[in-house]
Amino acid sequence: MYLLLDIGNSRSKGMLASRTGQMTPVELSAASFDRTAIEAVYYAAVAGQDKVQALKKQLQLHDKPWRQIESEAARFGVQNCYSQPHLLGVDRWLAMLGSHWLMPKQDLLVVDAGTAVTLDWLSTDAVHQGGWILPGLKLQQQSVVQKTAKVFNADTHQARLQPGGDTVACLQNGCLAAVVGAISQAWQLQPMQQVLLTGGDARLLLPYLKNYPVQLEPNLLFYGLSRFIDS
Ligand SMILES: Nc1ncnc2c1ncn2[C@@H]1O[C@H](COP(=O)(O)OP(=O)(O)O)[C@@H](O)[C@H]1O
Ligand SMILES: CC(C)(COP(=O)(O)O)[C@@H](O)C(=O)NCCC(=O)O
Ligand SMILES: [K+]
Repeated sequence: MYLLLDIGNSRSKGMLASRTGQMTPVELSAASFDRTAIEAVYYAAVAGQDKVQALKKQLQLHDKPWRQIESEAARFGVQNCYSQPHLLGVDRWLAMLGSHWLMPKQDLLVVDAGTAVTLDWLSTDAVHQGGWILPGLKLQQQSVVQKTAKVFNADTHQARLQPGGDTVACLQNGCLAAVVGAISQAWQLQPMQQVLLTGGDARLLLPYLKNYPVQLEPNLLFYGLSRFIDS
């Protein structure tokens, strides 16, 4: 059994993966799984090393091999278009490696709606065509609230793609429109056969993307990460 870790800017997620490729989500605490069954930990971190160290301590897996996955120029037939490949966020890289594993013969628009929203175009021959980074839904709302005197938000999310009638609705609807609008703009610029949607806000965005061939893939990053097991 292997432990896969996605250490993001908002939260860390864990998955247990068997040699046969079976995956089970796991809570990240030392008590939530059988530590003796873990052969190795494969992890990807866009967050700082402090978060990685804290997690290492928390999981009490010091005696196991920890393998950090980083962005590369090419891997498993997928090509990174950055001139400095290691600077591409490893979550974006893994989402592309996962997408390519899932749909190897299609061109894809990979959308990761996390703390930041990222969009990446991947051609049929698995060449990264570049992408976009924009603030995620929560981050957009927080930055408006923080940098203005009179805009406030509510704890509940009721965003809709329509004009708002009060401050909270204007803020939430506006930020939803910005993210949905970016995906729509990406599609207009370069349509692809499939849009693969992942990240913490993926489910929330899905109803607004009915005009596109969208597939929700919450585990895209883990599909990418699991390709490294024993490789
Ligand atoms: N339990 C949660 N904790 C934090 N963010 C959440 C949670 N559930 C949904 N979200 C949403 O998910 C987004 C973060 O997505 P996620 O993929 O977890 O980010 P990251 O990979 O950057 O850590 C936030 O914008 C937030 O709106
Ligand atoms: C853009 C990101 C912050 C997204 O991370 P996330 O919101 O999923 O935590 C991350 O992919 C990152 O730190 N990228 C490095 C810069 C780049 O991709 O060019
Ligand atoms: K993201």
